Order: sequence, then structure tokens, then C-alpha cells
Amino acid sequence: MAGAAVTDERRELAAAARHFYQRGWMVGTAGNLSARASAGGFWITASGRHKGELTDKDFIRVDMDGQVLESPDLQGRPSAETSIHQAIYRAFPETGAIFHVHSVEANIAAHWGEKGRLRLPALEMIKGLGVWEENPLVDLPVFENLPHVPDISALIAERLEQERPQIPALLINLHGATVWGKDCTAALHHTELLEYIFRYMVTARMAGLGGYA
Ligand SMILES: CSC[C@@H](O)[C@@H](O)C(=O)COP(=O)(O)O
Ligand SMILES: [Zn+2]
Repeated sequence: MAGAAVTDERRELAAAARHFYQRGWMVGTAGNLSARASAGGFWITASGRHKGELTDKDFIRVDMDGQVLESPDLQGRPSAETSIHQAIYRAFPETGAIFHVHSVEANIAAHWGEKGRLRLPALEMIKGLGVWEENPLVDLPVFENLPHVPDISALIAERLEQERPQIPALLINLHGATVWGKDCTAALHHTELLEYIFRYMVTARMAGLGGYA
């Protein structure tokens, strides 16, 4: 992390962002990351920041209603997608960190979703996302990429209230995945695993397997 004097949850968030940026999942400022703050509320990336070199000034601490509690950079404003993070923290109080990334593979795989769900192949890797059955039928919730982010958040909040996703993740169509975990380490593992599954799906189609399951 370039020149950062970060001492709280922001250190882990900046490291995760750099890792995702290097994988091409957060190019051109895309994506956002948050973690519950020991000081209260959650730290979230400020809007429009480059994710390869985040410092403590690139995060804003907000409460569960999205109101700013702490902003080291007075010019900063919370991620435009903060309301999506709020919806997930509210629905699942045990969630400690949420990562939203934009990969090419997620956007291709989204084309194979139907009726708000994307069936994932029963790969061994799905165990890392908490599903231990043999040959599980796992559907990832998919949401429309509405132009007004709070409208997407409202759909997410409504659906999460009705059904808990089988894995800690959701997809916004032609936009990207949002993945969560009990802490930054778990959220990072879950993000890598889901992106592996998307990569498998795309590669399997390209290899002419006639599907991916
Ligand atoms: C690089 S455009 C992507 C944005 O529109 C958005 O989807 C995104 O993920 C980042 O928004 P941000 O407000 O910086 O958190
Ligand atoms: Zn986004």
C-alpha cells in the first residue's frame, strides 16, 4: 500500500482491493469494498478511487443508514453503491466484510441466468462457499442493473428478507458480483472462489463442453 499509515480495518480492505485490482477485477476505479468498523458502522471505499493503491484517505466510515461518521478526505463521498452494502449488513448481521468486483467472466456468465437466478456448476470449489452436499443445485441470485442504485438495493433488501442465498453472494446483471463473509479473509476467499466458478463456466463453454455442469 503506497505510503499509507493505516491502522484499522482499512489495511485489510486496501490489501484485498490491490489483490483484486491486480487480477483485473477492479479496473478503472470499478468495484467497492467495506468492512464493519471496530469504531462503529462500516468503512467503505470512497467513490471513484483507484483500487490498486488505496490509502486511509480513500475510505469513509458510515453508519448503517449510510450517514457519514468519519471522512479523512473532506472531498470524499461514500461509494455510490453503499446502499447495497447496507442491505447486506442489515440482512445478515454476522457479515463483517463485503466485496464488490467487476470481472469480465461474471458479466459473460450473467447471460446464462434465468428468472433472476444463475445455476452454478457443482464444482468442488463450491464447498469453500459453504455448500457441502454431493452434486448440489446452487442458484446465485441475479438482479437487474437498474440505473438508480437505491432501486437495486431495494430489490436486494426485499429478496434477502425472503430467502437466504445458498452462498454468500449475489450478481448484478452485466455489472458484477457482490460477495460477503464474516471478516475480510472470508470475504476474500469467497470472492476468489466465485470468480473461479465464473471462469470455469466461461472456459467450459469456450471449450465446447455444451454447458458447464
Ligand atoms: C468504473 S464505473 C463502476 C461504477 O459505476 C460502480 O459500479 C462501481 O463499482 C464503483 O462505484 P464507486 O462509487 O466508486 O464505489
Ligand atoms: Zn459496481
